[in-house]
Amino acid sequence: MAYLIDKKEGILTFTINREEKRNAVNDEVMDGLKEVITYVKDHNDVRFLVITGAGEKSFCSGGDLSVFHALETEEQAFGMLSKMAGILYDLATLPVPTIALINGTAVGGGCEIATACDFRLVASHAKAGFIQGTLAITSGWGGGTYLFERGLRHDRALKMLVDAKPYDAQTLYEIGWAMRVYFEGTKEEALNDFIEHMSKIHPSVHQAYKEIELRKWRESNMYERVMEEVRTCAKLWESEAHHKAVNSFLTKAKK
Ligand SMILES: CC[C@H](C(=O)O)C(=O)SCCNC(=O)CCNC(=O)[C@H](O)C(C)(C)COP(=O)(O)OP(=O)(O)OC[C@H]1O[C@@H](n2cnc3c(N)ncnc32)[C@H](O)[C@@H]1OP(=O)(O)O
Repeated sequence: MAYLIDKKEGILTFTINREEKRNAVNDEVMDGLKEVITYVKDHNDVRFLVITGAGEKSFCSGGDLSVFHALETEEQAFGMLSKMAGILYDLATLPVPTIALINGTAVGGGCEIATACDFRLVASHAKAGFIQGTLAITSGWGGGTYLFERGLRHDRALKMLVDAKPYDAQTLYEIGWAMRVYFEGTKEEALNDFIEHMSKIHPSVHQAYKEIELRKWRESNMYERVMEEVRTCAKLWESEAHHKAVNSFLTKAKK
């Protein structure tokens, strides 16, 4: 299975389970995210939704280039990008706290998934970065829009996007992208420590506080802004520079 779903004591955990591809996102992973988001919407006993990656090396390496490199045109790219952007918008607007438990490298779309979550807990060895720029495209699943929205200082958000390189855990914490860096113990221990106090608060309080932000998003056409980001990425996707960069990665991988 390309993903695992586990539920324990009100904590629903979605694990991207494709270590051989550094937990890259393919259609099966997208469908799994839709499934877990629907479960949260249909059940009122979920306190937290956690997104993480299998293994210790990678949280998520973004879209599966070996699959999505076949998308040639703007229209073909828009189809995939808008599907995942819609899923991440549903994730970002869930009424329960969402936690990206970053067990390893989070790059490209993996960084976008993490940014769409309310909280980011980062392992001290992990790195994260919007590396889409190295492929001559922008973020295309809404991650750039969420980054500017999530309260990072503008200069830090813009530099993280335009640097298009992985930042180490300490830097991620200093710029305000990582809520917490964990050094010892397991990621599960880090998670339990992080949610210990929040777990004692009635879920209706969490929902009410999240609604304050979601109300602002609805009033400021957040979804439309996300889709503008998708359209921009789809346009750049068609460029020769993008296809050349992807082929270069895939050729290197085959050596
Ligand atoms: C809008 C989002 C956008 C989109 O796709 O739509 C994106 O996400 S664009 C960004 C896409 N992602 C990348 O460009 C990241 C590519 N991967 C890497 O840079 C590295 O793999 C890294 C840093 C994640 C991990 O490096 P490490 O040295 O630990 O591993 P390898 O590079 O040797 O990779 C191991 C194995 O996994 C395959 N792999 C890794 N990432 C991907 C990926 N995104 N898609 C497909 N396959 C991936 C890699 O090819 C190796 O396979 P192997 O068969 O063992 O050679």
